[in-house]
Parts: sequence; structure tokens; C-alpha cells
Amino acid sequence: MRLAEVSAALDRRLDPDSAAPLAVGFSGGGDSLALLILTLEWARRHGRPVLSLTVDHQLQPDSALWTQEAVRKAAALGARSLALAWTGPKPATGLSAAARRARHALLAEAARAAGARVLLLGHTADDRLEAAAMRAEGSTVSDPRIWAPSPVWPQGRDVFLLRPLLGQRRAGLRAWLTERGQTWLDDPANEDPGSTRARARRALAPAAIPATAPPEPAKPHFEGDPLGGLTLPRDAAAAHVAAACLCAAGTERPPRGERLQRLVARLRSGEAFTATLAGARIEAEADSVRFLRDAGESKRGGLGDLALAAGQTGVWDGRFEIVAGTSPVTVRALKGLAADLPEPQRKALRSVSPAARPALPVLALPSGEVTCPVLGGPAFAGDPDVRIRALVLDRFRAATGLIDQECVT
Ligand SMILES: Nc1ncnc2c1ncn2[C@@H]1O[C@H](COP(=O)(O)OP(=O)(O)OP(=O)(O)O)[C@@H](O)[C@H]1O
Repeated sequence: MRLAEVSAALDRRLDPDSAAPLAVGFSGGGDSLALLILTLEWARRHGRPVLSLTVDHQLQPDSALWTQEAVRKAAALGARSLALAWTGPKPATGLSAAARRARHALLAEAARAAGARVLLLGHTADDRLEAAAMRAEGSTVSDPRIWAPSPVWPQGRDVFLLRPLLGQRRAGLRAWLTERGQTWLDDPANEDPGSTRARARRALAPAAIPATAPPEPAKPHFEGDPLGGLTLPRDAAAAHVAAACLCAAGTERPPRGERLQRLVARLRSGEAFTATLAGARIEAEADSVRFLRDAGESKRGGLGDLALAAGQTGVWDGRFEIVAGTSPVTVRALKGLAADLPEPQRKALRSVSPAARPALPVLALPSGEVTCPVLGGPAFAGDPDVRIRALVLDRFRAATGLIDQECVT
């Protein structure tokens, strides 16, 4: 195993001076055991706590036992150790994708709740090779990246995934563990001869050299506004156009494939137009293109109300995080409520483009008082402790690689 490479990845991405815990996704398997041990060693050198998280997908009769064993092992190694369970209904089709999403959501939620900004995962060079082999068979699995924002939203807000073992071969990690007298569990799903993953795994030549890491994407040019809009140049890279649609719409799935290519081609053509895609409204002007929430989504069930109890935190429409104050608060779309706003906000609203207005967030107290704090002006007279944070801009920065380490200095 090339230990120096792993340490270099941890040094490059993690903040040695932070006091926040480092979260590790620990399945109990060999890859994530090696990851947990290496993370604990790095964290000890820098006086940082480690939180080990194990998800019980509740798909196998013995899963509770494996989870207990993993939790015990992580605690014995010196980590704070938690078990998380996927208790929701299990779909009849697409089970592995649903399990993956549930796992990412549980891990990100627990990491964030503990104050961790980074969640380490034990993907190896073999995972990259397997993903490449599966893509060659027609699968759409993506290439795991060394550093990426959590793929789940809004649970994954402010959480980044770090995969420092991507350059290591699985066999080397296991030999290293064996030398240290370590034992581990292996997920039987990986051995299921029928699964595409297992076929890809078996087909890997033992001596295959891991492909080099994908190049970092070029940095985007952009402007954001406090209302949740993003403006890019018309010749922005397709990946940045997709990220702008995703973040402005507050959804979890960016536009891809042909629909994205069509939008990019229209932008390159220089034509002035307005379009909607994947929950975003796109306004293309002479030199720039603006991305905002498509207010028409309310007709399709989007932009629904969010009711929060006193002190509760929630995310409305994937774009705004709200922390209720001393009383309950309901968050809803501005559509139809403009006349109820305080006078300074009604005035500020006049300079907002009419298409952007209906999808702005309005906070309502049980007393009937309403406010749209992103327009500035007064906080609630009845509850000054309520807080709102626009997520769009930070999410776009994270999605386009502008935040590439734990703390940006
Ligand atoms: N049950 C689990 N609990 C906690 N962490 C897990 C669990 N399963 C996987 N992980 C984490 O994810 C890493 C990758 O695991 P695995 O290869 O099984 O997932 P995957 O389905 O390929 O992941 P992804 O689809 O996210 O790329 C593990 O090394 C570990 O860090």
C-alpha cells in the first residue's frame, strides 16, 4: 500500500486546526476498516475527534449483528461510534439505488448533526476500475471522485465526501490490514455472482493499473444574488450550466444528456430566449444567462409549504434553510401573499423581476404576521430569533469545485 499518498490526500483536504469531528462511513468491510484506522492516525496527530458511522440497511437477516460488530470495532479502535438504520419502506425495484441514496442521506445527516463537514468513504482504485468496466457494459454509474459535495439534498448540505483511498488497490489494503492482525467482514452482496458489480469485480485483472484521477473542472465565472438567482456567461461549460440549473431549482437531479446539450447549444447560438429545465427557469440575454427557480413548479406540486415547530430547522424548496425562533413558523411561496408584506418589502419587490417573485420564500407566524426576509427590511416583530439562509450560492460553489478542502482560507 502507498501510505504516503493517503496521508498526502488527508493533508491536502483536511484542516489540521479545526476542532470539528471527522466522520467516516464504516461498513465493517476491509476498505473502510483501513480508512478508519488511517483517519484515526491522522486525527490523533492533529488532535481531532473521529466519528464512525455504520448504516444498517436492514436488507439481510444478520445485518443488525454485523452493524453491532462494526460499532464495537470502531469504538475499540478509538472512534466515537454510531449505528444508523434505514427503516423506511423498501422499493420492489431499484433497491440498490434506493439503499445507496438512503445510506448517503443517513451518513450526511449524522455527520452534519455532529458538526462534521467532511465524511470519509473507503472507495478504492478497484471501485474506479469496476465503475469503468460497468460503464463499458452500458451502466451509467459515475466515477467516484476524491472530493465532492454529498450527492443527497438537502441532507447533504455543507457536507463533503473525501475518498483518500482511490489510488490504492483493494488487495494491498487487505495485506496491510492482515499484517496488523486486523480482521473484517465482507458484504455478501459483493460476492453475489449475479450482480453487475460482482461481474465487473471478477473481470478486473489483478495487475491492472488504476486510471489517473479525473482532471479538476475549470473554475466557473458567475454572480449570485440573495434571492437565489445565478448569472453565468453564455459560453459557460455544460457542467456549470447543469450545476446552475440544479442549484437554482433546489432539486437533487441536475439536467443531463440531450436536454442539457440542447440548452447549451441554444446558449452558444446567441439567441435571446426563456426556457425551463429540471425545475429551473433560464433567461438568456445578450451576454449572460440567468438561472432562477421555475415558479411554474407549484402546479406540479413543488414549492409546497413547510411547517416548523419552535426552534426546529428545515429546508424549504431545497434553496433556503430556516431556523424557527420561539414560535412555530410556516414557510410558503410568495405567490398571492405580496400584499400582506410590510411596506418596505413591498417596495423592494418592485425591483425584482416578475418571474422571480412567486417562488420567493415567505415566513408566516401563527399571529398572521408575514415577512419575506430575503427582500431585506424588518425581521418579525413577533419573533426576532427566526433565521433564514440562502443555500443556492454555496451549493453552486461546492458543485463546481470552488471549495476543494475542509476550510477555504
Ligand atoms: N453500511 C455502510 N455503513 C457505512 N458506510 C458504508 C456502508 N456501506 C458503504 N459505506 C461506505 O461507502 C464506501 C463504499 O462502499 P461500497 O463500494 O459498498 O458502496 P458503493 O455502493 O460503491 O458506493 P457509491 O454508490 O456511493 O459509490 C465504503 O468504503 C464505506 O466507506
